[in-house]
Amino acid sequence: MRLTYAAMKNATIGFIGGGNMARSLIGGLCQSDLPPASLHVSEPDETRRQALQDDFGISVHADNQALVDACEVVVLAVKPQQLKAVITALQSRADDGKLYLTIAAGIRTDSLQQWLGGERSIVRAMPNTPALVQSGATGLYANRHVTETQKGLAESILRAVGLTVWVTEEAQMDAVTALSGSGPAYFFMVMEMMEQAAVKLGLPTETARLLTLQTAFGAARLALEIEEDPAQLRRNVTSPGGTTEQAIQALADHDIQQMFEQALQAAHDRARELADELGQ
Ligand SMILES: NC(=O)C1=CN([C@@H]2O[C@H](COP(=O)(O)OP(=O)(O)OC[C@H]3O[C@@H](n4cnc5c(N)ncnc54)[C@H](O)[C@@H]3O)[C@@H](O)[C@H]2O)C=CC1
Ligand SMILES: O=C(O)[C@@H]1CCC=N1
Repeated sequence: MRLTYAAMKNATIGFIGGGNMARSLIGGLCQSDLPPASLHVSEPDETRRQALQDDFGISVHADNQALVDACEVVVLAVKPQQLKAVITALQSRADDGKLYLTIAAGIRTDSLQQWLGGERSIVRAMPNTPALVQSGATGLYANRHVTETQKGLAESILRAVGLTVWVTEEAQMDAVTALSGSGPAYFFMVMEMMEQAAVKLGLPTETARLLTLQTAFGAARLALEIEEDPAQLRRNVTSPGGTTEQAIQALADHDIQQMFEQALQAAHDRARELADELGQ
């Protein structure tokens, strides 16, 4: 299914919306050697538009239609609340062969198809912000009009900024959103809390931050590279009668498992709500 890198290099890829997520993806694509000339962005905020041009040397547009006319792949990177107005203002023929790649949380492919009019090739992607450092994790879903070649192209774009995983049912994208789309925020929050707790224990802030970040990085790398699962890796740290055991017990006393279940459920439900509210 995967296209060669050369095929991606030949495609013109345009982002509608040049905010945080688009910047992450554009940054990753530029680092992966994609020629800046093949990348476009349309962004109404002049300062942001200029910064994208200065930082990456890509083509910038104030007008979404100019971008759509210029690109084979149109990445929809505006807020979910803005998507309907943006799409319904576009003029594009149903047989133009373009691939629409949406990263908007919660908006379903059938809503997009209705707004675009006619049968369209739509891939729904849920990336995350570590894409900026090419360590993203993206869930992908393709509607039935997407060809194998287009699937390969969408996957190649997102793979330039990290790992990609396809799901076969669109409903699973809400779980992907709750897990890896929003997930970096959960880990950052844990980092903030660990740093603050260590400062209370007497460490200088800089020392606490450095040790926190390297510990998070090391734990993730160990879990990715070693065959043992995270539960076993946790047990490996936890000496009987030692320090970790006390910390783990304190977390369990506050039912941290249930807290995470509730957190992911809330994010999942919000993705569904967004689809119902905004998909009309
Ligand atoms: N931030 C995140 O971690 C993730 C965000 N997403 C999705 O990515 C999308 C973008 O999110 P962010 O980058 O965080 O938002 P953002 O607010 O940083 O970026 C949105 C950009 O769209 C621009 N914009 C507004 N109206 C426009 C229009 N009519 N035409 C063209 N551009 C317009 C805004 O000026 C802004 O620069 C959202 O749909 C969100 O659900 C997906 C995965 C992760
Ligand atoms: O919070 C949000 O709605 C977006 C989607 C996943 C991450 N950020």
